[in-house]
Amino acid sequence: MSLSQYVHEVSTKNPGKTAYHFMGKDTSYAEFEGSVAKFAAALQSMGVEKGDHVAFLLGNTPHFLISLYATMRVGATAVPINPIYTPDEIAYILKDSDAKVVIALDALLPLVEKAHTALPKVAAFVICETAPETVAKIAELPADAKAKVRAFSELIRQPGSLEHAVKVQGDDNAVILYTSGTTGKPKGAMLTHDNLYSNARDVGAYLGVTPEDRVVATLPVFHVFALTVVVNAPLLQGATIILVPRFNPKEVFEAIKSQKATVFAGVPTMFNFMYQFPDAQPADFDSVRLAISGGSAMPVALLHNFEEKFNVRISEGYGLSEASPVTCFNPVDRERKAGSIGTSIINVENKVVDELGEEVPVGEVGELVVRGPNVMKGYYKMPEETQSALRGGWLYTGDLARVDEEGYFYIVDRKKDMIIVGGYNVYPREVEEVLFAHPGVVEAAVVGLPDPNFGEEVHAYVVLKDDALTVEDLRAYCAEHLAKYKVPKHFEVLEELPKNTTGKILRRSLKDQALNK
Ligand SMILES: Nc1ncnc2c1ncn2[C@@H]1O[C@H](COP(=O)(O)OP(=O)(O)OP(=O)(O)O)[C@@H](O)[C@H]1O
Repeated sequence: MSLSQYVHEVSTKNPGKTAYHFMGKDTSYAEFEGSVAKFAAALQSMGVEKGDHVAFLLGNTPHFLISLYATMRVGATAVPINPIYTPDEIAYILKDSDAKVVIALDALLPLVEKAHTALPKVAAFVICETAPETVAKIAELPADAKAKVRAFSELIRQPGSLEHAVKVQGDDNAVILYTSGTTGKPKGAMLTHDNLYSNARDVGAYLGVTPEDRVVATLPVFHVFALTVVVNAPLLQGATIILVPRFNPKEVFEAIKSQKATVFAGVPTMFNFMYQFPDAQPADFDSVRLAISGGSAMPVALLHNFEEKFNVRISEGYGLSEASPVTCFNPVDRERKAGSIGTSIINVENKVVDELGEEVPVGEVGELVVRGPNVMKGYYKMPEETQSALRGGWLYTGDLARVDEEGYFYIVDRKKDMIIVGGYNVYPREVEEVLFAHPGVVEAAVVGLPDPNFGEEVHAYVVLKDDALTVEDLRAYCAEHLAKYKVPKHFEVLEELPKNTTGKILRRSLKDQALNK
């Protein structure tokens, strides 16, 4: 059954309940369902059939929710793309994914104008109007481009019955998610309806999401973390999504307060910005019963500081696009362990293995592998990469981890980011944790750079609170807390660290910049 069908059933039971709140307006499940039905019919009228690919260049607006559920309803596969990728990155994914229809924010109209000739396979571009002048701009397009462009608002006004019914199976593809490429060329993970449904259901149950919950969606919805945790899981439970188009601490605090949000999910960088925000008050999180961190490692010092300041409990989880994404979470009804990603969620198995795929003893470091109904079918058009990621029924995550006696997992670091200094392994995360614990450090990232004597050396990039702290102080502080070979040889003070749109710190671009200097 399609994920869209499950949400249709939720809507039938709770038609008057608010599905989402956006820019001061509540939309009920019945209204949402009506828009989905109309847009599904519009997709069919544009020739979208079962198995076709529909690409989205959308942010956190209702257009995304309606487009996603309508695409799934007609048995097509959604390809959400980060709308602020460069034109080249967008063109790569549109081409690679064989998109038949592209749904884009009006800000991307100039790109669409260029793309319509470069992408002959795309039959139609749907433009979502967020600015009043968009309709006029569409009217001014050259005739050949205009012929392919449709306005979202017009399509949604048309009658909402499908031209023909579509039978969607659980193992049909629901989405293709391109990984952000922080570790290489983007790969399109194919996730089925069963993959997405099982993960949204199991995460919702594990975190105890109820229809009473009001979940802040400020994580970008085109990313898998948001897709499952702040979109699909709340909708499956009949909860309310509070759409916050762009992350900004002030707007998020306001949304939490005015909308009485009960669940907040973010990447560690967001928690850090909120913690550092000068006007933040302890009462700002009063309505929140659960704060969720994921996407990258939550520094333990930040976790404690944030919890203390806002009197809220943070539950850290872990996942990756290839697993829909969640595999582990800190439980909400049992002990939460700082620095850990928690235990395996319902129906998902995690284990730590050695190079030969054999499980390692408790406490030993190895690669984290995952098995469960959430694990992808494979990468789109990449059989070799699929074979190397999916081996013997397990998904190899590329992350190094260890597990304790109570089944709590700890991410040590990404396998590819490990630094080898004169034969000794240094995990950047360990050094970053130490830097983060210094009250004068706002952000930190650590990478390995080539060194003629030791093979590699540890380099640290830091953002400091003020000039009171010097690099010499930091070096001395690190020497107190780390073995000599782990102490960064070089420190560089930056205004800010490079991040992707999700907020993950991009160690690779720091490394590339240093290597190209
Ligand atoms: N709680 C966590 N602690 C540490 N790392 C985490 C955590 N949650 C997620 N990650 C990291 O994020 C990765 C998954 O992220 P995602 O699927 O978004 O890929 P990406 O970072 O966007 O792209 P790419 O795989 O190309 O780098 C995990 O493999 C892991 O390295």
